[in-house]
Amino acid sequence: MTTPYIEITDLNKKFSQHPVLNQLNLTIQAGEIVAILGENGAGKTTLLNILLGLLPADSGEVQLFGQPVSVLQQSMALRANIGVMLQQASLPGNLTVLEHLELFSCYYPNPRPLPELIQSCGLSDLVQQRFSSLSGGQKQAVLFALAIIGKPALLFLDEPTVGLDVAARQAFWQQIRQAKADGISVILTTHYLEEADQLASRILVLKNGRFIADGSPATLKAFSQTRQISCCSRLSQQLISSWPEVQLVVQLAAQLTAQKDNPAAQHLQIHSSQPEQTLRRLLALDEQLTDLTVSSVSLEQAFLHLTHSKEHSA
Ligand SMILES: Nc1ncnc2c1ncn2[C@@H]1O[C@H](COP(=O)(O)OP(=O)(O)OP(=O)(O)O)[C@@H](O)[C@H]1O
Repeated sequence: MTTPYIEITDLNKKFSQHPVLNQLNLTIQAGEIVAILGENGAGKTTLLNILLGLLPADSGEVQLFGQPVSVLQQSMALRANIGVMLQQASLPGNLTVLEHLELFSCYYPNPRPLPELIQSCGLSDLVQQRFSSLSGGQKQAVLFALAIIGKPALLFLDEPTVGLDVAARQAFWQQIRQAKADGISVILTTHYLEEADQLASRILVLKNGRFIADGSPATLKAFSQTRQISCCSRLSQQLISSWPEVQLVVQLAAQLTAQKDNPAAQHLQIHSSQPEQTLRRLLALDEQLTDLTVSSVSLEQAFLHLTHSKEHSA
């Protein structure tokens, strides 16, 4: 069996008696793209800092590439296997992008050739600019290039696209997809559920110091039993909302949904935890019901269900 890239056993971490990580266990294998989700303060950054040896655990074992983190700290060769992009990376603003790249490439035994890195990270027009003069998105692109300059096997990204606009975020996603295609394993924390959905092969949801969900984006969506039912119906929004299994009813704008042969009908989107029960009620009460579709919820809805369910909030 191959050695896991990351193996965490019974990890605990408290801050001032407040438990942040609680008997946490995790194994990550080569080739995985893992997104760690969790509400603000869930402990995502704390976990990354412990994995990188920047913060001591209170108890438990943390191994990277089969070695304790303490060994990793002392071994330049092992450290070269890891690329990191943290939330608060501060680089000297007076150096140019090229100077930063040249400096970082000296730290690694077998760095990426700079022309190729500059091209693939979209930095060609920026190399002579000082780091301080770059936009937020451009700075992130430079930080990403520095994180992969040493050809790491494992890349840690802590909320890498925070504050980026849609276009910059999508450009960044392309970089991560390329890293994946190059065989790099990636651990990223994010608040953007679409990001996790788009990039990750595996999603972990951290809450109360433990992982409350672990699976592919599709599994996570399915884990939340909720389904979205869309239909055109004469039944009132108020009536449907009163059914116990119904969590949400949204009425789409009337002008978009008006039907010639059924003018009293309105287009509804219903979230139900027991879709079969809701369908039975709808069909029994409205014989003229049309345009019926049932679909999975979005990852965002699944995440909200998980993090707000009573079962996990103890
Ligand atoms: N150095 C520290 N000293 C005291 N408490 C800390 C320290 N670092 C983190 N904490 C606390 O630990 C908890 C987890 O923080 P952490 O930054 O790991 O969460 P997070 O999931 O990364 O949050 P966010 O999504 O907001 O970045 C928070 O309650 C935070 O206040």
